Order: sequence, then C-alpha cells, then structure tokens
Amino acid sequence: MSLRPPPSLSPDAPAAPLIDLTRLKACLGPAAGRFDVDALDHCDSTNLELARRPQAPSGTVVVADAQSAGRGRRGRTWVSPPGAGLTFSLLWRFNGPAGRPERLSGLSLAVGLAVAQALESLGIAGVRLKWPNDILLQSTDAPLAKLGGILVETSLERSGAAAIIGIGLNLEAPPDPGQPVAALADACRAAGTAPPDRHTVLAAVLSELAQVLDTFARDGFAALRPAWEARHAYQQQRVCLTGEHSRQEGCCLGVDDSGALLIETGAGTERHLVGDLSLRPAVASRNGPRLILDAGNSRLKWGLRDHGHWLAYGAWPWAEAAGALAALLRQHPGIDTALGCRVAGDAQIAPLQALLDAAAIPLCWLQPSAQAHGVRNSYQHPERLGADRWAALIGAWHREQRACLVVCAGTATTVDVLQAGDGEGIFAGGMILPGYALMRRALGQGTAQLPGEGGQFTPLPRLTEDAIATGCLSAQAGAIERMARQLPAGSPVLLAGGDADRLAPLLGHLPAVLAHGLVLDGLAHIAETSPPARPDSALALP
Ligand SMILES: Nc1ncnc2c1ncn2[C@@H]1O[C@H](COP(=O)(O)OP(=O)(O)O)[C@@H](O)[C@H]1O
Ligand SMILES: CC(C)(COP(=O)(O)O)[C@@H](O)C(=O)NCCC(=O)O
Repeated sequence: MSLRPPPSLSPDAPAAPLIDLTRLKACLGPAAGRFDVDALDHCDSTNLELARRPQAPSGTVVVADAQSAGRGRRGRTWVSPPGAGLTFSLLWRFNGPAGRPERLSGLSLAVGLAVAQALESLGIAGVRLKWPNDILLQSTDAPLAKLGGILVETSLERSGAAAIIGIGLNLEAPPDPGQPVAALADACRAAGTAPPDRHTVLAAVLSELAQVLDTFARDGFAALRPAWEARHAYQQQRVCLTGEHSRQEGCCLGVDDSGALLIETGAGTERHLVGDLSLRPAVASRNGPRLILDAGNSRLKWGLRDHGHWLAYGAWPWAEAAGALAALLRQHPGIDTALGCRVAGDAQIAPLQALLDAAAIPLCWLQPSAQAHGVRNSYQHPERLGADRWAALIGAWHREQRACLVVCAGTATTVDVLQAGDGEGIFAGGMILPGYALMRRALGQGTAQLPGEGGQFTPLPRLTEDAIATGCLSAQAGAIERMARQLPAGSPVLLAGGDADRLAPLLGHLPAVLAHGLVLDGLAHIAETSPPARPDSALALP
C-alpha cells in the first residue's frame, strides 16, 4: 500500500483525517499491497473525487470523513456527517471479457456480499442484502433498517472497464437521519460487544472486496449467487417492485446468474435488471398497528390505529414532520401498513414516503372516487375532490348516518353538504374559502397598514386588530350558516381542523359539534373495512 504524507501540523492546517494510513496498513496485513489509499477529511463525494483521477491505478481508494455531496442511486443524498459514517470509494479495473457490460451487471450485488461477509468476520450478526445495492441490519429489538449503501459507476475502457465502487456505512446513527437507520455501534451495543474501530472496518471490507472481486472477475456473479441469496432480506417473500410508472407484486425467487431479480407473478417469472426500481416487502400481516396520515397544507396529522382504537395521535408542522415520523417509527417498530390522504405537495410527501419505504411499511394514498364506503360523490370530476374532504365525508357518514354539514377549518376552510340518500350518504357539493389564518395573512401582506395578527372576535369592534379578527371569523361563520340552509333544520354541523375551536362558539344557534379527528376517523374506517389481502385496491377503486 502506498501512503500519502499526512498534512503538516501547523495551527492553520486542516484537521487530520480520522483514518490513519499507517494504522490502516497494519489492519490490512497482506492485502495492503492491493490498495493505494488516500484519506481526506472531507470532499464533495468520494466517487466524484475518484472520477477526477482517470489515471489512478486499479485499487485506488479515497476515504473521506465527511462528504458534502454524497450521492445514492437516482442522485439521492447520502447523509454522512463527520465521524458518524465510513464513506469511501474504490477504483477497480476489469480487463478483457470480465469488463463486458453483461458481465458487470451483478457487480453491485457482489460488492454488497463482500461488505456483508466483512462485517460478519467482525462478529456483526444480522447483516442482510436488499437488491440491488442496500445493506440492511436485522437486529432483535429493531425493524430491518438501512446500515449502508453502495453506488457503482462503470465506464468502458480500451482494455475492459473501470468501476468506481462507492460505499457508505453508518458506524454511528446520524443525528437526524430523516429515515430509520441502523448503525454498527448500536448493533454491537445490543450484542454486548465493543464497536469495531473504523480502521478495522475499512480494512475488513477492503480485504473481502479484493477476494470477492477476484472471484467476480474470474467466474462472474454466478459463483457468488448462493452466498448473496443466503443473505437476501426478501428471499422467497412477497415483494412489491415499483418504478416511476410501474408496480409489480409477486414472490421473490432471488436473483439469477447475472444479478437480475426474479419475481414469480403467477403469470410466470419476471426478470428485472438493475435500474430505477425500488423493492420492498408486500406483506401486510395486519397484526401490528396501522399508521393513518392526513397530509394537509399546514401540518401532518397522524394517528396509530390498533384493533379499532387510537393508540396515539397528534399533528406536526411540516418543518418537524420527517424527524418526528422517524422517531415515531423507531418507537413503534411493529407498524405494518399506512393509509393516508394527501393534499400537500411533493416536497412534503417525498421524505415521508422515503421513511416508510425504508421501514418497509406499505403506504396507500386515498383516491377519491364516485362512490365508496357508503358515500356517493356528486362532484363533476369525483377524483378532483380533495382526498381530505373525501375522508372527512366518509368519517362523517360512518359517525352520523344522517344528513350533516362537514366543515374542515384548516389552511383552507371547506364546507361540505352531506345528504342522507337511500341507505347511503350523498356528498351534494361544498365550498372552499381561505381559512382563518390565511385570510389574516392575506390582509396583513396585501395592505400597507393592517396587522397580520392579534385581536379577537368582538360583536362591535373598535380596534383594528379586533375588526380584522371579527371580519375573518365572521366570513367563516357566515359561509357555514349559508351552507347549513341546504340541509334539513337541526342537521348537525361537524367541525374539524386546526381552527375548529375558534369557529364553534360563533355558531351558537346551529347544532355545532367539535369533531377534530374526522379525517383520521374516516381513514381509519376505510382501512378497517377494506379487504385485508390488498389494502390498496379498495382505496383507489371504483
Ligand atoms: N399548533 C398549530 N400549528 C399550526 N397551525 C395551527 C396550530 N393550532 C391551530 N392551528 C391552525 O390550524 C390551521 C391548520 O389546520 P389543519 O387542520 O392542520 O390544516 P391543514 O389540513 O391545512 O394542514 C392553521 O392555519 C392554524 O390557523
Ligand atoms: C381545499 C383543500 C385545499 C383543503 O386543504 P387543507 O386546508 O385541509 O390543507 C384541499 O382539500 C384540496 O386541495 N382540494 C382539492 C380541490 C377540491 O377539493 O375541489
């Protein structure tokens, strides 16, 4: 192994990298001769750093304490704060036929196997592999969670191919990962052993890589396939494979000699090559609690539903939602499915989806339809009705079984007429207006002199703040009163949403009932009355 000199130790010099090359060489032992290691305290991405060194010999390694632009598949970010992770990339050349594209298709699987075997050699049990490039950890007291990832980038060369093999492993759990993660330190603590030092881990992985990549170059992935399948997280399990425009369920038979994933669909065995596909188990045991989500414009409301009861529920502003959901998933490792309604944008939803994917919790979003769960939807385009309104209407019908007015006082206020038909509820129509807070903000932002907050409802306001609070609240109450005229006198007015409490006192002459959990209740009813085998099918149809 050739050593780069350490940076000079002047007061202004950057901190020495956490990897000490002399110590690494000692850990590598005889394998040291196969690698040329460069240790950095930080870089953008170790894969990019290697790509900028096209003349580097095979066996060049760049290891960095921190990456500012670590990447995963499809350009996803790999979180690697200083010290918590071990992130490095290896350049490896495959000469002659071993470098042909069809021979390299199983490379990221071979690398995963090498990492798993290296960790096992250090006494870490429960390492599992997820096709095509994730390293998971199955510990006794936590769900299957991601321990590391692999990003392989290959390029053709005159004499074969060059592969840049990037590997990220969590030594310690990152402070705010945004998704459930596993860390080597936690696994060791749970097993009562001391966590291995980063030099030991890096040396073990590199040594194992040298052996596995030799076998791969000589005999192809076929020679490694049994060992990979023995560690496969979803071998012989029902899985769901999703792409941008596709979704397939079936039994995962494992992989073939080229590393393609094999799924038995009932209509035959489908073969999937590594691409933009995500794999997760399709199994919904229906034994654990269900996560119910109402993804609104201001907040994420959630509840944990178990055998007809709420175990816990709450609401998080979007800025806190991903971190709070990650913590909730850690606290409740048994959650088996999730059902939600969403009107929030993709930027809010993507981190939730990633968290649930990582925890292998299938998530279905409610799709409004023309008729479902005892309610008929008279909207001209039923599918365009807000999913939260649809869930609230279903919750209201399930609760009242009679005509009622359904008010959701959130970012927007919706006032929906639910009539009683022949044994079914009929959503006859409804209105949308800015919610109380949005009205106030609009006045504050759209005028030079009006304050955006403060004041209270006063029958005859004589202060600007009171005049605004009273005007905006009266607009809400007036809309409700007008719509209530569409229903038989005495029909209940159900009030849900973050501003329901403010409105209730203003509707004294109407039979107003606070029903904060109407959307979550509706979703829970839907989840509990959907056919068990296919949780999503009853939600999207008809
Ligand atoms: N703790 C809170 N955080 C944010 N908004 C709150 C809170 N308590 C009450 N509100 C009010 O509730 C509204 C959001 O209600 P919510 O039903 O969660 O809306 P959405 O479904 O649009 O996310 C806000 O506009 C605000 O006026
Ligand atoms: C009207 C809404 C914005 C209310 O959303 P919220 O205030 O609950 O976040 C939402 O239901 C929505 O985007 N609806 C789609 C349009 C419609 O219902 O006609």
